[in-house]
Amino acid sequence: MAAANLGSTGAADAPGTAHRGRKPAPAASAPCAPGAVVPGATRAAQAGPEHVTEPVAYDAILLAGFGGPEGQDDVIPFLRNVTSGRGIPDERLEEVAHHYRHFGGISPINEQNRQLKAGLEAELARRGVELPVIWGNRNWDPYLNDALAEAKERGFTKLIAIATSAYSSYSSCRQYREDFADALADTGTGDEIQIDKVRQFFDHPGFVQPFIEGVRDGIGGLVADHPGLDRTTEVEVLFATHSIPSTDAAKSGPAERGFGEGGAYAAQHRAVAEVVMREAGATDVPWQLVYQSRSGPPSMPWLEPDINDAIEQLPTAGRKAVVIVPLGFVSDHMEVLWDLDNEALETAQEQGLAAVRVPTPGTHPAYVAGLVDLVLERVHGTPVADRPAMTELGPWYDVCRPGCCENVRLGFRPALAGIAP
Ligand SMILES: CC1=C(CCC(=O)O)c2cc3nc(cc4[nH]c(cc5[nH]c(cc1n2)c(C)c5CCC(=O)O)c(CCC(=O)O)c4C)C(CCC(=O)O)=C3C
Ligand SMILES: [Fe+2]
Repeated sequence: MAAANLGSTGAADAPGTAHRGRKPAPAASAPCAPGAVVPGATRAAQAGPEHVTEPVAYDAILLAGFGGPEGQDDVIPFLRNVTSGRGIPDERLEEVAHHYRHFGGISPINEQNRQLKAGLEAELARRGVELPVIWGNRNWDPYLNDALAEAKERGFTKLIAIATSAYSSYSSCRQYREDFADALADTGTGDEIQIDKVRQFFDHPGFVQPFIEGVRDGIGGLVADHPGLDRTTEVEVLFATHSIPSTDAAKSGPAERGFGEGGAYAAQHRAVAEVVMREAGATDVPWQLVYQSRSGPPSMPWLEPDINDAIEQLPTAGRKAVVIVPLGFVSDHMEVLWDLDNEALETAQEQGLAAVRVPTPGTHPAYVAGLVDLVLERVHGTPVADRPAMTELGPWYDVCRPGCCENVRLGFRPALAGIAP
């Protein structure tokens, strides 16, 4: 039995069951984040028992990706999958298709996830954890339905999902949870298979560490290459994330926690950016949070400023160099290759700015180890006080709170791993 060596005793929970107010994990379940709390880590003031679930003897990890096309013929069917019922204008779809076509119709995302899967398997083996990894995507082959068919065939009934998305919002959290519910229904496995999901990991040290290194190296490299460049007045760090509709942003966190403008989504990014600047030893360097890859009709408000507009303002502020940090992305997606490496770097060049784009976590050892830690904290039912979190906002919830990550545009669809509103 796969997880027998993990010493878990927790009873299975029915999918969608609320885990509210459970007693803390038994003392036998050792904290499982060896050295994971890096200097500067903070403990959430608000974290309480509702954040954590009881231990569960999972028998496999479900790596849940976005999915992407892997050839020219895949591009349009993929875009139809992504946008069904979304009201994305045709011109926008053609524009996005062109980004994929430019790269032979191939998104880097599936290869990234194959490598992440291999990295997870190696890290699990290294730690002696016998948990197989199955992989399924929301929007392309292999689909979540395929992964569940595989789970059924291999006799797995308790899955812990890792969605390749770090922050809270409809697109980055609830949409995965809805698609899990759909996939269980589609494959008729809802009665036998339970899917839980690891917490949003925006402030987990494994996710943050690669950005800390990237910002330190990015600023250091620019200063080394441009003698006389004043890092406190002439360099600016732009933390870039996916724009989302303002209505989604407002609903991105639990209803009972007020997060102000941009909701939990923007607050999480701002908090992580602050930690990255501090840990990179760069509190003297100016920075701001910017957005990219907007879609939807122009009449609909999305989070701003757009990264290109922000870059155009930099020379007026006396900047000569820019460090672009893809803070919202776990790996080199098309948004990174096109919207940052192509468009944003070109905008910087037009403005006469020196520019670097720092790496995404990808398969950075700290990130891979961090994802394994996130799984093991669920296997062990690690108490909230022992869960690493680098901002005051986390550690985030094992089970999404009522009203979290709603989508007011698309209406209600059932979702797993959350407490129904
Ligand atoms: C927050 C967020 C993430 C980060 C969380 C995460 O990583 O999951 C993300 C990831 C991704 N988004 C991706 C691709 C697309 N997203 C689209 C559309 C949209 N994304 C949105 C938000 C997000 N998206 C939103 C609010 C829309 C409008 C539709 C709606 O209202 O819900 C469209 C349609 C065309 C367009 O509108 O651009 C495409 C093709 C890919 C694959 C890239 C590759 O192939 O490498 C990835 C990883
Ligand atoms: Fe997207």
